[in-house]
Amino acid sequence: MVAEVLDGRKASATIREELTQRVTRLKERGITPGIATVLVGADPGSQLYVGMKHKQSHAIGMNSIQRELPADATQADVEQVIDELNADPACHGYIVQLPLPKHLDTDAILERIDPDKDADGLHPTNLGRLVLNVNKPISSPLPCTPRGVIELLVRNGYDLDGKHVVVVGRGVTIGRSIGLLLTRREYNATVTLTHTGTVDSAQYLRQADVIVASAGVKHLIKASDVKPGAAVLDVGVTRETPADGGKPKVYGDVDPGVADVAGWLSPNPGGVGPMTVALLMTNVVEAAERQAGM
Ligand SMILES: Nc1nc(=O)c2c([nH]1)NC[C@@H]1CN(c3ccc(C(=O)N[C@@H](CCC(=O)O)C(=O)O)cc3)C=[N+]21
Repeated sequence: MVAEVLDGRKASATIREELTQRVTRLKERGITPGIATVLVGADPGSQLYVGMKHKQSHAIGMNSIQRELPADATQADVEQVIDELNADPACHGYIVQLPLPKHLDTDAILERIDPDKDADGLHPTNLGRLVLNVNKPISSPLPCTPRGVIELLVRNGYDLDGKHVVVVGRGVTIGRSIGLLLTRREYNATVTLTHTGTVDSAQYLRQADVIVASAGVKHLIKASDVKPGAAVLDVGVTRETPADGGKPKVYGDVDPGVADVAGWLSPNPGGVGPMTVALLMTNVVEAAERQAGM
């Protein structure tokens, strides 16, 4: 079997077209949705990601605000920027690029974000709403990488109803939160979460209809772990600079051999990454729509 490609570049381009129309409707009401990013320090990977977010936001007609602080910024410096963005009517949603330098209290900074402007959907209030509201539609931001994974499947015609999804990794950005979305009635999947404490992970993986590989370990998932025909979403990113000092290369959590066994496979790069950026912009457009009473 050769897996069908879950093309995140293509699906995210469709989402951007849809967002462009929603931005146009907001502009007709005098509102230009604005996204902001807060970057502390000068990590090249983070700079690349933040740059993509601004470029794509401009391409769909949004405004963007770029706040940069030096690596030795204090807690008070960062909190002041948060307070400014919370008060700025031109900013409808924003993210603090993670990870932050170690001397900063990340949780305190993230909790200070106005939940209505939380473009990542990871504020404790928004995660709490996701936990509590199983049957009601949710009118607050949802976690963007989990949403990106689900949109990538759904937009390729994959029906999650009744499927067994095995999520690998308990990180906050995806592993811990994606099950909250997948087990809502609208998707109706059954979820197993495996992590570094799981005994014999392979026994769970081999039962999976869908594998969400979000451990951040290069080529962790092998062909022998995958049930023939399963859908495999490669979320983890490991960035390695070659020994000869060349351009850094990106590796996913999924071994290339999985393509011979899986029924669907998201490449990495070119899969979930572009979806994350598209859903981040979706969260900001939706925040602006809510503020406009739309
Ligand atoms: N508060 C916060 N929110 C985030 O959403 C967030 C973050 N912090 N910190 C870092 C991670 C990582 N992340 C990615 C976004 C896009 C791609 C992406 O589009 N990647 C391209 C390739 C780009 C490359 O060359 O690496 C692709 O997969 O095709 C990847 C990774 C968002 N993150």
